[in-house]
Amino acid sequence: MSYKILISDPLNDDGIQPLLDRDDMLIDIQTDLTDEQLLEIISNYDALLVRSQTQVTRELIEKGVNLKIIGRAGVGVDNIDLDAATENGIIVVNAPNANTNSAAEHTMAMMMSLSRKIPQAYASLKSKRWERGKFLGTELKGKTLGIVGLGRIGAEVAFRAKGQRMNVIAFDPFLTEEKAEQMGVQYGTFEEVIQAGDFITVHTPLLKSTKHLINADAFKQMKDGVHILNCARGGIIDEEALYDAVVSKKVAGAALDVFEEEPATDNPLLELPEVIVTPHLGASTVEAQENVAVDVSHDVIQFLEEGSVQNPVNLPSVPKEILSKIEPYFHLAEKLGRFLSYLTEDVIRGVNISYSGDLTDVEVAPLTRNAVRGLLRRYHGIHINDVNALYLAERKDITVNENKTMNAKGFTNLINIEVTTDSGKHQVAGTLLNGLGARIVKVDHYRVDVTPEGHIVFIYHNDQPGVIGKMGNLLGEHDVNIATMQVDRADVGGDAVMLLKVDKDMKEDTLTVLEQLEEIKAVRTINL
Ligand SMILES: NC(=O)C1=CN([C@@H]2O[C@H](COP(=O)(O)OP(=O)(O)OC[C@H]3O[C@@H](n4cnc5c(N)ncnc54)[C@H](O)[C@@H]3O)[C@@H](O)[C@H]2O)C=CC1
Ligand SMILES: O=C(O)C(=O)COP(=O)(O)O
Repeated sequence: MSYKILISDPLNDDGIQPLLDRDDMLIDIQTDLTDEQLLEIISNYDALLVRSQTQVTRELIEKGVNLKIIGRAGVGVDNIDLDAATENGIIVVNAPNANTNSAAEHTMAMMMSLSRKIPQAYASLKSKRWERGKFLGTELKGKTLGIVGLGRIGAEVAFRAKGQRMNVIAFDPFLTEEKAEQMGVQYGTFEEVIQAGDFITVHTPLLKSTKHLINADAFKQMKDGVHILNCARGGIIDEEALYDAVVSKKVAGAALDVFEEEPATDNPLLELPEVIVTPHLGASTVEAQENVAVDVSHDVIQFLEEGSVQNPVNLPSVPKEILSKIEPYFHLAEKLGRFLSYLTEDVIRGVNISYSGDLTDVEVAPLTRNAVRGLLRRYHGIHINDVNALYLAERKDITVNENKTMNAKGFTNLINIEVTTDSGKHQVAGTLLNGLGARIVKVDHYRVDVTPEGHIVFIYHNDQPGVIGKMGNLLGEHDVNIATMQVDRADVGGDAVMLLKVDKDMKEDTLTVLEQLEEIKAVRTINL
């Protein structure tokens, strides 16, 4: 099996070496494509690797019918339509830790350039003017830096700013007073931070909730002569409001690495001498570029080979040590869901998955996704996967619940999946037997013991003499070889089930003949 990978933004050559080294990965580097050209060729690729330039729109994702993974060689994923990727079962990965230092260092470089007007002085002297009186700066020492967004980069900026003897006050919805104290920063609300800062820097992602977070109202609350920095994402600061605040001298200076529209060569802010700018260079260092490319390359390889990744964006990330505990159950959960999908002929309304025994103290969300994937796979084929399973369930108005119980009914671990349909409930339970692998141990209320694989015929019938022989004869006549057979019943002479493992899928006409037998209530042919 070989994969085609398109790299549509410039990535570091050394960083993508792990991909280039692979004989089974065909790497196509095309960094000058127009949007139309990209739309035309995207269906040829299994993976797409981008930085911030390529706009990975819904249209592009929907045209990428073979896409399995999108790798963002950097942090911000606001150029990728994550909902569209999730709905189409495409995993998105990024490189969250790879450019933190570079972005933090760039922020510090911008802050020092801003405070000492270095870009303006540079431009003046380069044009052969010696204007010492024009560029009076301000010290950072003793000033207050207000940080909005104290994540990876924000925290590194805080650490460096303290090195400049600045007072740091920060707001982040996840920041507690205790955590702030540990980090040696003052904890503040958003308002407190913007009101206290002599310098204010934003380090949030661009989200609906952070769009124009720094707007005209926020500028009004700031100190007169405040300095503003944005090395995070264009759009967090309302550029029109910033323009007005600079012109009115409310803002003494601003340093911008990012813009609402990039490339930003026509941006009115470029006209203002108080505004210093760089063309989105926060991550543009040798080290960061190598690191981001290495990280996404590894995730693309690992995903295409094993189906797992280190840095998922549209799937919760599961720590390695937890993953190694639950991975053996992935297959079981998926097969149980799949088995159940053959028992239910009505519209599924709800799924209840219970985990017991050893599974009570592990993270089970990935197992739930696998179970739902198995359950819905008959309807969505290969287009359902871990990424979109829960989304597709939600779209079908299926409520998915998971719970944990201590009672594993004598097994060391047990997964029980119950589905509710308009006509009633069905359930199936399975376990991993030490050294023996996966087993289905219960179907509805009947006990069984069968490996969850191959062709299974599951028959609901009446418990009466002769049924088993009759069935055996009939299947023999239709050339169906029975590998194993199990029976269980509710009461003597009452409802009963028969579970047959057969060598191949049963033909439609055999099924029809079986269904016509008067002792038989229903037959399900199951292919796992
Ligand atoms: N200029 C450049 O080249 C680069 C820019 N970036 C940008 O920096 C952003 C931040 O990167 P990281 O620190 O690695 O991400 P992160 O996820 O570690 O930190 C973001 C923080 O923002 C906080 N946050 C979210 N909404 C908020 C709000 N309304 N108010 C205050 N805080 C809020 C989050 O709780 C989180 O702690 C990225 O999303 C990216 O857009 C990242 C790297 C390079
Ligand atoms: O990592 C990020 O979020 C960045 O903004 C860096 O963008 P780039 O990869 O340099 O286009």
